[in-house]
Formats: sequence, structure tokens, C-alpha cells
Amino acid sequence: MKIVLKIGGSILMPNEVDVNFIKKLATKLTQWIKKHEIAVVIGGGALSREFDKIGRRITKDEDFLDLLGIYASRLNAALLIAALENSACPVIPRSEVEFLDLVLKYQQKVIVCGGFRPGQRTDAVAVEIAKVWNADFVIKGTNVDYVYDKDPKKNKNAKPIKEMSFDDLQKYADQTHKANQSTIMDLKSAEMIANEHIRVAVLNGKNLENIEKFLNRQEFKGTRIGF
Ligand SMILES: Nc1ncnc2c1ncn2[C@@H]1O[C@H](COP(=O)(O)OP(=O)(O)OP(=O)(O)O)[C@@H](O)[C@H]1O
Ligand SMILES: O=c1ccn([C@@H]2O[C@H](COP(=O)(O)O)[C@@H](O)[C@H]2O)c(=O)[nH]1
Repeated sequence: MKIVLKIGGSILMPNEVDVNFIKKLATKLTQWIKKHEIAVVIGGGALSREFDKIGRRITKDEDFLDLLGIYASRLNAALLIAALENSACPVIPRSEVEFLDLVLKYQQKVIVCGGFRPGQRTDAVAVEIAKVWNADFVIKGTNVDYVYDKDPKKNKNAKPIKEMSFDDLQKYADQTHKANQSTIMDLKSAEMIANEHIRVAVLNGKNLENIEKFLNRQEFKGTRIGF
């Protein structure tokens, strides 16, 4: 299968960088790419949120604040590239065009991306890559097990949604973009997923065994969007 694996910054760097997780993910990816083509997108995590706080004391320019998040996500991507050693492409692409170029140059290597451009989140990068690369699925690994009917961190009685249509996802997405919001999907990604019919599995990114079940086409714990 051809997969775009989005790993939330919330997993890689909840408060500080989870080095053990990065190493474990690198080991698994090295095994998984023997059977699948996998590109990875990494979110901004605590680093991005920290720079956002500092940035907001200096400027109100949301594009500039987005840029801080983009650089943070690329730093996180660089950590995974370091852990992947020879299994990674050493260059972090800055756009879909650069990504496709690297796919040709670094076959059988994992290409790891951070952010691409202001006005979106790294989920949108995963969806943009899935579109131009013609991937079978996007896996969004986040810090909750499913998409829920309400934010599960704020509502104890939130109910998990195991399957949803492309259009349903838009109900749970951000309604406007702002740098470093913490929601399950940004609006741009949700619209692109619906328009391009990109199948997405939302699951807990910490649980690598569960991701492996998905790759082996076994029952997995998570939300299926569009399949
Ligand atoms: N309907 C919902 N279902 C699930 N989670 C939701 C929902 N609405 C809001 N959330 C929140 O979204 C959070 C996940 O988004 P967050 O941006 O923190 O992580 P991420 O997308 O994995 O990481 P990153 O933004 O760094 O890529 C959850 O912890 C949860 O509190
Ligand atoms: O293509 C992109 C990706 C990210 N950003 C900005 O970075 C932060 C951190 O990314 P998360 O996906 O939220 O972890 C994001 O909130 C945006 O502000 C971007 O502008 N463009």
C-alpha cells in the first residue's frame, strides 16, 4: 500500500521530545517500508505551541506565526530523519513539487515532511501529499483513539465515531484557521479529503502496534473516514 502517515506533534513532543517513541517509530518504519511505500508528516507539538506564545508577544501577523509552526514541525521532522539513519531521505521537502522530486531521487527511503505553507496545519500537508502522490490512505496518528462527537478532553461523555463519510468530517473540523489551534482536523484538510475522496484512518499515534494492524489490513482501533 501507499500510505501517508501523519504523526501529531502531540505524540512526538507532548511536553518535551519523546526520544524513545522517535526511536521506536524509526525502527517500525524501517520494517514497514519493506512492504509498503510510506511518507511521513510530523506536526509541531509543544515546540510549535511554545514559539507561538513567544511570537504572539511580538506580532499579530498570523502568517508569521504560522511560519514559526512550520519551522517547529520541520525541526521535529529532522529528529525522525536522524533516528531513521539510512532509511530516510535526508532532505525535508517544502512543497508538493519538492516532495515528488525527492520520491524519484530517494526510492525505498522514508520522506519526512513538516509544514509546507502558512494558512493550514500539517494534516493538510498529509492530504496534499496523498493527492499528488496518489496514496491509498492517510493515517492520522493523534493523541486520542478516535474522532469523537465532541472534544473528548473537554467532555467526559464524548462518544467515539468508528466510521464517518467524507462530508461528516467537516462537522468536526476547525471553522477558521488560526496558528496552533488544537482540534481534530483543520478545515482545509477536511474540505480536501471530501473533494478528493481521500480515505483517512484516525487513530492513536502512540500505539504503533495498532498502526501495524492497519497496514496488515487487520481490525484496528480508530475512525474510518470514507471507507
Ligand atoms: N471531535 C473531536 N474528536 C477528537 N478529538 C478532538 C475533537 N475535537 C477536538 N479534539 C481535540 O483534538 C486534539 C488533537 O489535536 P492536536 O492538534 O492536539 O493533536 P494532533 O493533530 O495530533 O497534533 P498536531 O496538531 O501537532 O499535528 C485532541 O487531544 C482533542 O482534545
Ligand atoms: O503547512 C503548514 C503546517 C503547519 N503550519 C503551522 O504550524 C503549526 C503547527 O502545525 P500542527 O499541524 O498544528 O502541529 C500550525 O498550527 C500552523 O500554525 C502551517 O502554517 N502550514
